[in-house]
Amino acid sequence: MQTVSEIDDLSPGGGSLMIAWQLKGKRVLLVGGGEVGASRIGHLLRADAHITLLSPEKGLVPTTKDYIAKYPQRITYYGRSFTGPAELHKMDLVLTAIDSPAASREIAGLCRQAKIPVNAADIPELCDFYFGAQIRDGPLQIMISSNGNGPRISALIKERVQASLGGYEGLALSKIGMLRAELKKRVPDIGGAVGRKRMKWMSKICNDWPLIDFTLLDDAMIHKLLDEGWEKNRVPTFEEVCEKPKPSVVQATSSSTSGEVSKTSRSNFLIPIANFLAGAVFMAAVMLARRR
Ligand SMILES: C[C@@]1(CC(=O)O)C2=NC(=C\c3[nH]c(c(CCC(=O)O)c3CC(=O)O)Cc3[nH]c(c(CC(=O)O)c3CCC(=O)O)/C=C3\N/C(=C\2)[C@@H](CCC(=O)O)[C@]3(C)CC(=O)O)/[C@H]1CCC(=O)O
Ligand SMILES: NC(=O)c1ccc[n+]([C@@H]2O[C@H](COP(=O)([O-])OP(=O)(O)OC[C@H]3O[C@@H](n4cnc5c(N)ncnc54)[C@H](O)[C@@H]3O)[C@@H](O)[C@H]2O)c1
Repeated sequence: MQTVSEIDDLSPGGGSLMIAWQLKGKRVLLVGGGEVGASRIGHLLRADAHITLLSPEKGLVPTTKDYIAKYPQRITYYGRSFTGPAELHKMDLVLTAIDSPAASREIAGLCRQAKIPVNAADIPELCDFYFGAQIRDGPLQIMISSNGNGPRISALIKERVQASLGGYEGLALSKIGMLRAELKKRVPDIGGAVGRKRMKWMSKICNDWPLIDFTLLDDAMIHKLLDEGWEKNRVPTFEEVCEKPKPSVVQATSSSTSGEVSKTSRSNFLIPIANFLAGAVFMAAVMLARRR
């Protein structure tokens, strides 16, 4: 819960709203199939959107051509330039990725009139929202945004965050999703005392179990966890619900949360230290140079 003084501290604003926009089945108009357009298509396909792409054939990059060929049901392609307001009919979202600021301005202006959210890759002040550097691992989605200040830095910070991950988080999250879905099947109540109890139980198991242990959950273990845990108002240990012994990689990483560091997490752990040391050496060099 936020305190009133924390809320006051946030009042100057200057940020943007960070949300996970659900695009499944929605129609998105993408204008421009060059390098930036191709990257947008990848993002849109991952979000299950239906794409209409407008772009003269001669400017398409190979990745865009591959997407068009591979996903004919998901991408409706017209090999021509944007023609006017009729192109916006029934669109939920519009993205421009073109090398013509005048055309970007025209399209973004029409979108504003039609109240359709728009992103113009070349003109930040016309954007209703920005893209960010993205890490995806199954249901895990991490976005780094500099709010328009330095996109290259966002991409570099993404690499640091990537290096700090273990590679199992996405799988663990999808198993947690299965557990939550099964629990909601047993207790479908929304809100109220039961809803609060369900949230508390889910939070407790997420806090108590090392994240990597969730990767081993299967249907039988999920049912046992709910029978022995939820139904008895407690959180069983991993060993109580799993009859098979833990694979050694999971054992090593699980125990690292209580002090021991595994080989992979040790190398991940060294990256921020190396970055910090490089930063410290750099700052010292800059300060020495400034003194001269
Ligand atoms: C994160 C990423 C996501 C993506 O596009 O998917 C993304 N740009 C990426 C890379 C990148 N873009 C540019 C460079 C060259 C170096 C540099 O300028 O830094 C590099 C570096 C590279 O290619 O490595 C040039 C550039 N970018 C914008 C302009 C227009 C302008 O600023 O005027 C210009 C031309 C500027 C000029 O002409 O000088 C504008 C935007 N770019 C954004 C997102 C939004 C703000 C995000 C944020 O603040 O974090 C925003 C505002 C609008 C938007 O695109 O939604 C992706 C990294 C993906 C990854 O690798 O993970
Ligand atoms: N936001 C970002 O992350 C980012 C990064 C790099 C560059 N940019 C900027 O984004 C723009 C696009 O970059 P790019 O590398 O993809 O360019 P590009 O030249 O590779 O691609 C532009 C595409 O748009 C098409 N096009 C041009 N006018 C059109 C119109 N009126 N209707 C339909 N299609 C049209 C071209 O045929 C081409 O396929 C540039 O202005 C660039 O400076 C943005």
